[in-house]
Amino acid sequence: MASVILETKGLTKLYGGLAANTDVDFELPRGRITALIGPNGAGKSTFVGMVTGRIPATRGQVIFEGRDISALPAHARIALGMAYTFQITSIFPGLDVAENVALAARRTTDAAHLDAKVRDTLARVGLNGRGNALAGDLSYGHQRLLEIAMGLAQDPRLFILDEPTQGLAESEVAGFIDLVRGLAGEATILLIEHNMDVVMQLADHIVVLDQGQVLASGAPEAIRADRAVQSAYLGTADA
Ligand SMILES: Nc1ncnc2c1ncn2[C@@H]1O[C@H](COP(=O)(O)OP(=O)(O)OP(=O)(O)O)[C@@H](O)[C@H]1O
Repeated sequence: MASVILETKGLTKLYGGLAANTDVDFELPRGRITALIGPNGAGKSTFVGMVTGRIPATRGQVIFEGRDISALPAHARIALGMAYTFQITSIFPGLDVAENVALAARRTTDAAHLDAKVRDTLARVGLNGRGNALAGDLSYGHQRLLEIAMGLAQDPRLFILDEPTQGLAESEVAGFIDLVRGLAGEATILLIEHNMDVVMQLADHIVVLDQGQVLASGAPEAIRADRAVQSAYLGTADA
């Protein structure tokens, strides 16, 4: 199997005169945890939107598992094994927790195995026993875990987490770090994250975006030591 699961070539998004991403060449190593970092407005969400097919690229290519998927709509990319959670929770608040996971699991699991799949998935994220609760009644932190469960239920090969710790209490962040570590190896993870403690604890590889372009990429120690990264990002109050 190729060691790169996802690649972009010249990926560009122009909003009128504003370049949100310019010629982004990116490679995501398979089976690892890669963090995509950068200051506010650097273009991280736009990049992930183009990778997942939610935002049409102005130009450039997205290659997943060796296949050019640039022209595929978002649902077709999900069917190929991409799952993602957003900055804003996307659960169905009026359904119960188990129903939320079952909706996501239906893509990959037949009816006979659905209940077991839902139970297993909820247990993995620590929501066992909460299946009958209304999703909208869960605490914010638990809603984020439910979102992760919905992604996992799709058995993704690539799991993209956009700001997963935003709004979590510190104690919940520690649990999240354990959870993501447990997923590594099973799925390739692309983590968009502002919390540098989380990035440094989890990432095998870091890509830094700045003003819509790749500023640096490499191992966490190299990124931490990179002067351009320090001035663009790590030295700011954001980090
Ligand atoms: N729909 C849009 N229309 C116009 N400009 C946009 C749109 N979406 C994003 N932008 C602009 O593109 C640039 C990149 O935004 P993006 O949200 O991708 O950055 P980000 O790195 O994800 O930021 P943050 O860390 O704050 O989430 C910003 O200047 C933003 O204002």
